[in-house]
Amino acid sequence: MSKQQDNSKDNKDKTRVYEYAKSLNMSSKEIITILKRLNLPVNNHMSVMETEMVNKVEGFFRDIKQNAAAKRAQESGSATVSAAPQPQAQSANKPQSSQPVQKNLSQDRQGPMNSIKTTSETNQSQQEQRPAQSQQENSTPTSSSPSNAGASSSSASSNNSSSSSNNRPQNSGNSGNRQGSYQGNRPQGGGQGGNRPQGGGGYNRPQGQGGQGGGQGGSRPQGGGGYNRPQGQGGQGGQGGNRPQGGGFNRPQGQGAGQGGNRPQGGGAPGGNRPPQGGGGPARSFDSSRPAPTSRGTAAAETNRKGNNTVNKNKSTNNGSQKRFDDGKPNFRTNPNNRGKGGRNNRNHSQQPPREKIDNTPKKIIVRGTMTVGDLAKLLHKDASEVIKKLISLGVMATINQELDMDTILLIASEFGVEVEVKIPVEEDTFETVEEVDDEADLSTRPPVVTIMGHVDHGKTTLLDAIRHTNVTGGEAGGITQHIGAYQVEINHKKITFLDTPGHEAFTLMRARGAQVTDITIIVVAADDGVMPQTVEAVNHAKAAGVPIIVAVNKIDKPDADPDKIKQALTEYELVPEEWGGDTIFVNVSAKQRLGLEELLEMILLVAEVNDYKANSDKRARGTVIEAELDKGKGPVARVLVQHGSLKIGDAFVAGNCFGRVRAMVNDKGRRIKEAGPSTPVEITGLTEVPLAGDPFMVFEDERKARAIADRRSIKQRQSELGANSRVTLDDLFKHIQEGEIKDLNIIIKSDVQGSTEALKGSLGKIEIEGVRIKIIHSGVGAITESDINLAAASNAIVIGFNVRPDAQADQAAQQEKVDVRLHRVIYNVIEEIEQAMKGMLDPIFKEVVQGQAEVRNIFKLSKVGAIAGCMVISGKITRNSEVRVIRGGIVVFEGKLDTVKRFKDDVKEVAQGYECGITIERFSDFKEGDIIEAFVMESVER
Ligand SMILES: Nc1nc2c(ncn2[C@@H]2O[C@H](COP(=O)(O)OP(=O)(O)OP(=O)(O)O)[C@@H](O)[C@H]2O)c(=O)[nH]1
Repeated sequence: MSKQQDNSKDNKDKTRVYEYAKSLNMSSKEIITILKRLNLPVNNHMSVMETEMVNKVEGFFRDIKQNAAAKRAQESGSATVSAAPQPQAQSANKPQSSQPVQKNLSQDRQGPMNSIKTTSETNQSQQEQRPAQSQQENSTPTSSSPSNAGASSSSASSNNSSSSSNNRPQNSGNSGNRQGSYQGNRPQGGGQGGNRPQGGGGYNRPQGQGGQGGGQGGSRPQGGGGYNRPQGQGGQGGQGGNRPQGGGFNRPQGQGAGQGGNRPQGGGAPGGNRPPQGGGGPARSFDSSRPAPTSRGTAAAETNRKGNNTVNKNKSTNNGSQKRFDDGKPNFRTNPNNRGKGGRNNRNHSQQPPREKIDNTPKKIIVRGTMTVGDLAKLLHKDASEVIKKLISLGVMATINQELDMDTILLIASEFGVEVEVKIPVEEDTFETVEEVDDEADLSTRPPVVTIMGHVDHGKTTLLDAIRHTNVTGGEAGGITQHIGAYQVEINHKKITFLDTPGHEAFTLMRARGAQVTDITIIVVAADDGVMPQTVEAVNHAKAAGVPIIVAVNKIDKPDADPDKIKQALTEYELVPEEWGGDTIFVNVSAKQRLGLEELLEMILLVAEVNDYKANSDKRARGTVIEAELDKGKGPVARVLVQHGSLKIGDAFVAGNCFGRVRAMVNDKGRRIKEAGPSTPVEITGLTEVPLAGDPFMVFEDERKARAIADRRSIKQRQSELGANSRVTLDDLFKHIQEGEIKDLNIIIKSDVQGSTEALKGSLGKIEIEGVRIKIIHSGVGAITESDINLAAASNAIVIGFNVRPDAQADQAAQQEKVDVRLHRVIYNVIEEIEQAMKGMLDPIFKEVVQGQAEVRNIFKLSKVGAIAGCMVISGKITRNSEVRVIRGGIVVFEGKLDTVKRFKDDVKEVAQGYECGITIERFSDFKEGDIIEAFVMESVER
């Protein structure tokens, strides 16, 4: 092998299918198909293509090119081609004319292909193999002997041939490899191909084609492939193989055509012997046919046309070749033999079947949105021009970069007979924000979800228990109820779902987490107590959530119960009973004595009917976690309220930042269920972690996807926690107003006395700023509580504390939820601050700027003054009007105002770096040597 070849080998050694395909501007699939045809199957586009494989593919292409070239030559009226057949008979003539061509061809091929040596070797091996084969095939010694003789003669003459056939061999070697592999692929063709190769001699004959023929001959060698085929075509292949040798070897002498000519004869002879058996016949006929138009097997038809003497033989050959065709190898790739040999000849005679492209159109494509013509073409494994043509035929003028809408994509795909699966990606990571719109026809009525709220001890829990145990659950009555965060009761064949955690805290906490679970709220007010602060809170929380309210006036069994007083009191909060002209439903109940419960439930159903709560139960489940905990036995457990779709055992889901697969599902009656529809509370196991109450819940295709989404959600949450606060604050209120994000400024007022609250409400109500409105969503007396903060968080409100402060939990919650809490002692200041915030005129923000540092070197204690620190300014400067902090060992031990700065005994305004000075600090005298006194000022920063 030449250096060049080595190099090329190295280079190609690690070529992967896709890279190779790319280098040829072809698809990996096409290359894989070709490799398969060449009996060189690869796994996929990432498979490495060995040099040999590359060579074979290249050979394959080269053959195609040569065929085309031959065809062109023929079309241009090349006399030699048409004359070729005759020459065969007179081998001597042909050689001359054909030789030059052959040389060229061989040279052309030589580079990338195998060397002559290889070819001859292969030939030899072929020969060696063949004899054996032929022996096997030929039952009679006579028949076998000729072939053997042929073989031996070929080997003997191979030297000659190597010189004269050097040309050929090279050619044949190269093309031989290609075709050989080809033939190897095709069972029958293989056999025939094998025959032809011998016809390599024939190659010479056909002039230009001779080269090819040689190539084919070479192919055979590998024709090992061809040999395999023999099984199918047995006789022919074997015989063909034999002949070639004979012929091929003869040829060398005569060269090219001469050889071809000889072969036929030579082949004929042996073949003649063989023929009797038929195998020889065909083989020869090949040879002879070759000579003519070099038609290898396939060329039979041509041969016939040409009217060779060998017609008969040809016929037999034809049979063989015909068979190949019949074998259903319609295109060139399928019939390499044809191509290589007969194919070329055919072309010469314009009989080559038209080249067909491999149809690798996919059966189905997945479309995830609009795409360009080019992208669609790629997806369809088509040229963009084909797609454009289709578009034009549909009346759409498009360019390759033109975006196609979904309808057009579907249309084009159907034109190509390709099925389309549309997969539009949804914002799966933030699935709680995705609103699914269902067809009205898919919706069915679902039970309303009810929350009970009210003041402490007004009977919320007793009422919930009373309802739960009310004999309204039909068959379920008496069943052991489970605490799963919610339960369902049935009245008049209609179900109602009650959330089991009473109180507006839980309600608002859920809301603050973005969960809108409740459809209806019941405000419980004890008839013997009246409207209390938490009653008002509950009302305000329900109103802020925009949820309908039903008032349950409880404890009416008590002697001092005064339901009318309650009604009266609640009118102040815009809850006016129907009988008084309002639209709020009031129901008198006694939770303890279970009075009025049915009426209460009926009223709930009435409100539900008016609001027509519906859901689609026939889709994947979505809902909200109402409670979750780590159970010792079951692991993480979540109580979930299914709000849309149906949750089934085995469903993979995401809950907040957790994921899992529903392992078991239990309903509120403690029964294991397999499916839960809308408004159904269930307890599920199968989670990997414990989610939070209020976390959104949704089912996904598989656990892997659920895990990926849960992971991304937790990353996103961490990032958003680190990121900017999205809650409104007075500092950025104006920005929100300007950006049109805020139209209502929600405010919660807490003050020391009711009078102050009212005064504040009145004053704030008078602020009129264009584009924004003040809305007091809640006000009350007492400390700012966690509940206030939750409400503010859920309603994006600001909390104003007038002469009150937040309690410890509220303080913590405010920091956590980033709720803006403003504490004031003067009403005027509150009004001014709000007004200025709305106008964007709040005082500027201040930022600390360090001026310099001084190190304490000595301490002088004076009875009158206290302590004076003898310092050296080590950086910047110390100015008299700055603020200072004393830092000891990196820890700030004091922060305050600078009192005096002296140089010697004089007060100075400032001392610069490198100078000594005496410093006193207001209300601080505990200096220690080595302390650092840092001077700083607060500078205003523009908002
Ligand atoms: N007489 C009478 N007592 C009632 C009625 N409803 C509740 N109670 C009593 O009122 C007290 C408080 O009832 P709960 O149900 O615990 O009240 P709650 O609103 O859930 O209280 P918290 O959970 O502390 O907010 C209990 O002693 C009940 O027995 C009623 O209809 N009539």
